[in-house]
Amino acid sequence: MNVSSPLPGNAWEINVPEATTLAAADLSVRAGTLMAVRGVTAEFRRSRLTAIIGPNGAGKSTLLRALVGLDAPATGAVTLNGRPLNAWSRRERASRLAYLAQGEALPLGARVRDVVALGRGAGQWRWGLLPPLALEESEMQAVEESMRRVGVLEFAQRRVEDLSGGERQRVSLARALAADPQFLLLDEPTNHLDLAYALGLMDTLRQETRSGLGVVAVLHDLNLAARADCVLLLHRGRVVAQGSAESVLTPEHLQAVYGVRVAVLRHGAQLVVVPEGRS
Ligand SMILES: Nc1ncnc2c1ncn2[C@@H]1O[C@H](COP(=O)(O)OP(=O)(O)OP(=O)(O)O)[C@@H](O)[C@H]1O
Repeated sequence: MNVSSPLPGNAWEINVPEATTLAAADLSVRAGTLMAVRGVTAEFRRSRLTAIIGPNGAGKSTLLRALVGLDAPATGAVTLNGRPLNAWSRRERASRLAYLAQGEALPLGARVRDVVALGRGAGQWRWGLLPPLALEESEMQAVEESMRRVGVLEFAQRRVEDLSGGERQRVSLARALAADPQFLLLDEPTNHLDLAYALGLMDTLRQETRSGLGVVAVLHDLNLAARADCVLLLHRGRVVAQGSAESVLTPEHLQAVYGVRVAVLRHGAQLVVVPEGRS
């Protein structure tokens, strides 16, 4: 197994300015009494879609939360553009890093447009209620643009509880993008999405990377992870492999980590992971 800390291959050799990275350096993070993330060194670049994969309990969510500053490092550091996260003010961080938690709730009774406007800092969502919002024209344009990019403009006046799970997921995404962050971190964004929504979401994320967004997504579906530019495989809190999908999604890595025999095939330009049985 390729236990890597130096970054292998060319997958991380990306043509973006040095100063636009989110990085973990020998990062360990506690979850309760457990050290859920152990000595992780990884770099996430803008204009890239990185998938974090690994079995249940591998530490993926804990790593993601540490990358946005919600969980503090026990040792090591997270840096944004070369500065430790805790050297940025909360406001500075929030304008650069957007985070979509697993199964994020939306304020009931609110209309889609108002929820997305939260991403522009319009008003506060407290105790499940969203007070009326007032945004300047230019801000409203940014909100509309964000809704258009993820395909929720047509729902703008609907109430969030009247939307399907997949539609709500896109509203959350529009809200995160409305903040115009440098990095967007998503925890299992394709959970509960049907095939079309899941692929649509991946396409939207990829599209956003083309305008410079760095996307880091925790994914369970290895065939969706295979569409990422870079993949980071975690097991028991440690990085087992990181690099291009092709270098990480190998039968050896996957069997060692998931305890499942898999075949990795190529279908056109796409890698396909086929489980064969438990080993
Ligand atoms: N508050 C907590 N107290 C104690 N242990 C915790 C706490 N939160 C997480 N853990 C443990 O830390 C480990 C990593 O959890 P984490 O949620 O980061 O894993 P994950 O890879 O995201 O898992 P999953 O794929 O199941 O969502 C797990 O063993 C989990 O039980």
